[in-house]
Amino acid sequence: MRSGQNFCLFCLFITCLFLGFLYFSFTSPWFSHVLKCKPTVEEKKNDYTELIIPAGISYPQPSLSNSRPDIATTTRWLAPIVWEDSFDLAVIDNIYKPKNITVATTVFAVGKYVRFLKELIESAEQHFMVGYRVHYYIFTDLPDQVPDVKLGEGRHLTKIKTASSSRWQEISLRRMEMVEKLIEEELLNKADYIFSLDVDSKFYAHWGAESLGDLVGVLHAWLFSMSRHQFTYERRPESQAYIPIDAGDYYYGGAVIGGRLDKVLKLVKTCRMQLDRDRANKIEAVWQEESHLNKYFLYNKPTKLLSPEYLWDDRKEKPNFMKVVRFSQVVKNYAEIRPNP
Ligand SMILES: CC(=O)N[C@H]1[C@@H](OP(=O)(O)OP(=O)(O)OC[C@H]2O[C@@H](n3ccc(=O)[nH]c3=O)[C@H](O)[C@@H]2O)O[C@H](CO)[C@H](O)[C@@H]1O
Ligand SMILES: [Mn+2]
Repeated sequence: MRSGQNFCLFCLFITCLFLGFLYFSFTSPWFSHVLKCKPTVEEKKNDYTELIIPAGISYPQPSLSNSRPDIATTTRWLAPIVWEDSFDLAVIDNIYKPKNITVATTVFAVGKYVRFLKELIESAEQHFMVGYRVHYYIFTDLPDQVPDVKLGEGRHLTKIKTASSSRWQEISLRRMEMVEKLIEEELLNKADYIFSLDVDSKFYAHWGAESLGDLVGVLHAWLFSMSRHQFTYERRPESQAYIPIDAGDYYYGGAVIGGRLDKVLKLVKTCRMQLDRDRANKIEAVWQEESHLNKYFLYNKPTKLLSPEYLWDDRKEKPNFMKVVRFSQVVKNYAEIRPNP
C-alpha cells in the first residue's frame, strides 16, 4: 500500500518536472537558446557589429592610397560609397558568410508590372547575394502570373496578395506602409537585412555583401553629377518632404532601400507617417515616396551609400567612372504600362 503511494508521488513529481521543463523551454530565452543552439537577439547584435574574419585567410595588403582617385569613395560623414575596386570581396565574404545571414528582398509587381518579374528574379539568381540566404517577398495583385523561376539553394519566394490602384503614384508610395507591415508582422525574427527593389530592373553583374550596412541608400544615376539646387527634391514648404534649396547631400533613388531590419523599419515608418500627413493636407510630394526618402536621408544619414553601379538606367550612356553596371532600370513604355499618366 505504502509503496503504491510512493510510486504515485514519484510519478506526480516526474510529471511536474516534465511540465516545468516544457514551460521553461517555451518561455525562457535561455532555455530555448540552449536547446536550439540559436543566438539570442543580444548575441546577434554583437555578431553584426563585430567584423570577425577567420584566421588563415590570405589576401593582398590594403593600399595606403585611394584605389579610386577618380571618384569620391566616402561621404563627409565618413560613410563608404561603394564603387568597383573600392573593396576586397574575399575579405568581405570571409567576414559575412560565417554570420549565416538572411536577406529579405521586397519587390512590388502590380498590374502590368508583373511582366518585369521574370527577368528580375532570373538575373537576381545569377548575381544578387549569391551564396547568401535570400527570401523574396513579391507583392502583387496577380499572384497567378508570378513566374516559376528555379531558385538556388537557401533561396525562397513568398507571394503576398496586394490591392491594385488606378494611380501608379499610389502603388509606388504605398510600398512604404506595406514594407513597414511586413517587417513588423513577419520579418523581425526571420531576416537580418532587407532590400526593397523596383521591379522594372535587371541585374547585370555581381551585387553582394559589400552592399550590406545599417542603413543603405543608392545614388540616383540621372542626378548623380548635378548640384544640389538642381536636385528634384520637394520644394513646397507645405509638404513634409520639403528640402530648402541650399540643403542636401545627394539625390537618392527610390528604387533601392536597404539595411538592417530595425533601421529600415524606422525609415519606412517615418516616411509612411509623413506621407499620411501630406495626404491629410491634400498634397503629394513631387516624386512621391522618393521625395520623403530624400528628406529622411538628409537628417538620418545612411551609413553606406551604393554608387550608381547599383542603380543604373539602360537608357543612359556609361561615363568612364562607371566600370560596371550591376543593377539597372530596363527601358519601358510608360504610357503603355502605367494605369494612368
Ligand atoms: C530609378 C528610381 O529611383 N525610380 C523611382 C522613380 O520612378 P520610376 O519611373 O522608376 O517608377 P516606377 O514606374 O518604376 O514605379 C516604382 C515601382 O512601383 C511598382 N509599380 C508601379 C506602378 C505600377 O503600375 N505597378 C507597380 O508595381 C513597381 O515595383 C515599380 O518598380 O520614382 C518613383 C516614385 O515616383 C519611385 O521612387 C521609383 O523607385
Ligand atoms: Mn522603376
